[in-house]
Amino acid sequence: METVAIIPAAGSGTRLRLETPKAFVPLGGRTLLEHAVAGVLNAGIELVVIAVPRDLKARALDMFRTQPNVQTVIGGTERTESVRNALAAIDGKPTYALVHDAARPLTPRRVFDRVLTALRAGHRNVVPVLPVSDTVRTLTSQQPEEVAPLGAPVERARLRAVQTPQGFTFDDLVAAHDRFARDTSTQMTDDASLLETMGIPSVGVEGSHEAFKITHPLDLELARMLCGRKEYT
Ligand SMILES: Nc1ccn([C@@H]2O[C@H](COP(=O)(O)OP(=O)(O)OP(=O)(O)O)[C@@H](O)[C@H]2O)c(=O)n1
Ligand SMILES: C[C@](O)(CO)[C@H](O)COP(=O)(O)O
Repeated sequence: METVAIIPAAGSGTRLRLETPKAFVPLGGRTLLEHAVAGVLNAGIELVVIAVPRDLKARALDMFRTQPNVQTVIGGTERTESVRNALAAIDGKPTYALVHDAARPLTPRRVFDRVLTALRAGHRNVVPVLPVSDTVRTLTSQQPEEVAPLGAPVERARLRAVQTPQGFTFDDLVAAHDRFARDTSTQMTDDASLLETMGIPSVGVEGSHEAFKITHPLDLELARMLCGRKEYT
């Protein structure tokens, strides 16, 4: 097998403020998770391992019962733990591994293709990125305040927002998660950052605005509007 994809889908979606865990929220007649799985399979990936909340495992198994190339595991309390649980369930040794958020259900195929092309060209830590369109500043205080003092603007031209799918060699991803499991003092919000702690620098390929992460209620509204357009159905 050349490539396995892991879809962490065990988050609760606190910021979305719905009762249903985010990956199981409907979008155009199917769940975010089903969209994400379809996107991965459409990109030609042979095996997908999804990590879901414990109490939704039976639902996920039923959802993908006719698709033997979709495996289900129980996720963890953090995204990194969900990815680690998925990695532990993989038999054999694929060459590459992609990690893709269930929360990015409308990611177009061309983003998967760019990541896979960079991996096949020998890059070991590949990340889809987009330029940032707002001016960006840091807070000078650690405390969230109603009126918050700000530092100088950060040089925007070189900033990039990071998306998924992120691509790695399978062995590097396993090693990075093994290492992280032994040192939980650091907090990492994505897998590319974990590989960097092992001295494997990331490279960026072009992401897509359509690969936006459904995080807040307005993101879901936007996704539902886009889903009604022909190319998303
Ligand atoms: N313990 C966790 C936390 C997150 N995720 C997954 O990681 C992806 C990105 O996380 P995010 O968008 O932050 O989702 P939530 O953690 O569910 O959102 P929130 O932070 O608002 O609760 C999502 O597909 C989410 O399901 C996961 O598998 N396991
Ligand atoms: C992996 C990610 O989507 C890259 O932007 C992001 O870091 C996930 O962060 P979240 O806080 O778990 O949504």
